[in-house]
Amino acid sequence: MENAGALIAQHIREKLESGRVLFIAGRGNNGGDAFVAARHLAGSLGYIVNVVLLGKSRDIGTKEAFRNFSLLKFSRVNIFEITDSSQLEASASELFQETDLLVDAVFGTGISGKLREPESTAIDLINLEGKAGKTVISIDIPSGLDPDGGDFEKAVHAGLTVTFHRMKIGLLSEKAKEYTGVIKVADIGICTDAEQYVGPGDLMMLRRRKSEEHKGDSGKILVIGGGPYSGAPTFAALAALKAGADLVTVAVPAPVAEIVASYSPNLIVRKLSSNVLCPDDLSILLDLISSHDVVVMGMGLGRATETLEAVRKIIPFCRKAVLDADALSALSGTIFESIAGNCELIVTPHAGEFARLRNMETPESLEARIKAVREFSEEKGVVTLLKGKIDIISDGKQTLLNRTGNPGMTVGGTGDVLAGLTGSLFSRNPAFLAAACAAHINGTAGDLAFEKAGNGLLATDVLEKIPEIIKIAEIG
Ligand SMILES: NC(=O)C1=CN([C@@H]2O[C@H](COP(=O)(O)OP(=O)(O)OC[C@H]3O[C@@H](n4cnc5c(N)ncnc54)[C@H](O)[C@@H]3O)[C@@H](O)[C@H]2O)[C@@H](O)CC1
Ligand SMILES: [K+]
Repeated sequence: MENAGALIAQHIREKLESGRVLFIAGRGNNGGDAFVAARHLAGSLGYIVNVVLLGKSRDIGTKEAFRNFSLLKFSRVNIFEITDSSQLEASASELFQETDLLVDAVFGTGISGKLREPESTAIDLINLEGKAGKTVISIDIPSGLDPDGGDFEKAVHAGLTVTFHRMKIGLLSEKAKEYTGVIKVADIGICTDAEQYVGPGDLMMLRRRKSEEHKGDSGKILVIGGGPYSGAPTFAALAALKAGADLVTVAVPAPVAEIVASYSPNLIVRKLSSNVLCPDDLSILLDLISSHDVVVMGMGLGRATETLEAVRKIIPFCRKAVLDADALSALSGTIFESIAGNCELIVTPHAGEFARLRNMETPESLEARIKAVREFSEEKGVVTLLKGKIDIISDGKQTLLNRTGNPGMTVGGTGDVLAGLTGSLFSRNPAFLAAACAAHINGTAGDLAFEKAGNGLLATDVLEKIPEIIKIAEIG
């Protein structure tokens, strides 16, 4: 934002040697760019800088934009907080008419839905001045245009659009060109890694809790696992809780039910009928599946024939599911076809499981792996999180990489933790975002645990660190 704002100020100086500049800023980061530019410009001789904020400063939507707005109080900038269209027309029309140059920062890539007020009137007022011959500079995209190139109601007619990093699709169409004026692409120093890898910016997209929420609103997760093993489903269940789920039920075969319950009083444990998961369990499970948001299945189930058959029968009843470990062995082409459109699936294989899923060796090189994960996800209609030194997450259209984590995490149980974490985030977020952020959080928690335990770290150490990482992500 600092780089973006500084470059905008530079473009203003090139267009106007001195005079009155009016920034019309929304409450998002597009407005944030304007606050930075206004501060930079106010530091240059010869400019009278006015900023109209569309709304109240307390409603500025991001920390970064708010921080930059607050800095304006220490600059030679006049600020006007205007909350409705009549106020805008009455008190701001003078400001609009007297200015030499207008900067449109109403919104950029964050626009969504029908135009509201006072933003819609702000666009009209900017265009009136533009028609009268004044220079209008749009920040990133003329406000009103759809950055993805879709239909739009109306937009600012700019003389110059300074867009950041790379050309947005929405600036390219013939219709858009009637609004953009000259387009300059400004390099604001975003490295390619920041686009390719999951990072704090992605974590900030995760849904946050609201103060008025009730028990269950933050996710009800059903873990189906265990039989030959009791630790694996427990790791997944505890990770789901640590990542913020409200309720976690663990459905496990009879012999391990009491063991799992003895691990933690935080878990609700449901005992299944046999020694391993089998099709007879479907009657108990169907009720549980319908009363939970996400099913996380596979950890420690074993690969008995009846277990794999039960997994295949369960999947079509799930609205959302994370499939890990032994559940992946049950997947076949026909499963994907039968659930298409009814069930959202995230699969979390490691390289060996991915090879079995595709009936093909998992490539070694990162480029070839990315291609394989993207193609598999697109063809099967799932989100894939391929675990590895660098995790690859794709839904077939978008792909992200994750490089948090360390060699200490090859210890047993960390994959189960990741599956539970993914399920927890998936209950409240889109599948791709949930999987990408889960990979990042799991690896970061592992890195924190590594600082203390080194290669002796345990999956339980990773579990303990998850809340810290989630808390930092929520604070932003
Ligand atoms: N992503 C990045 O790396 C960078 C982003 N930057 C800026 O950030 C912008 C995106 O910021 P945001 O995502 O905060 O979004 P915007 O600032 O584009 O828009 C969000 C604001 O517009 C309001 N809004 C959305 N739709 C509306 C409608 N139909 N009617 C009325 N109000 C509406 C929202 O309530 C919110 O206040 C980019 O265009 C760019 O200018 C820059 O700071 C540079 C770095
Ligand atoms: K804009």
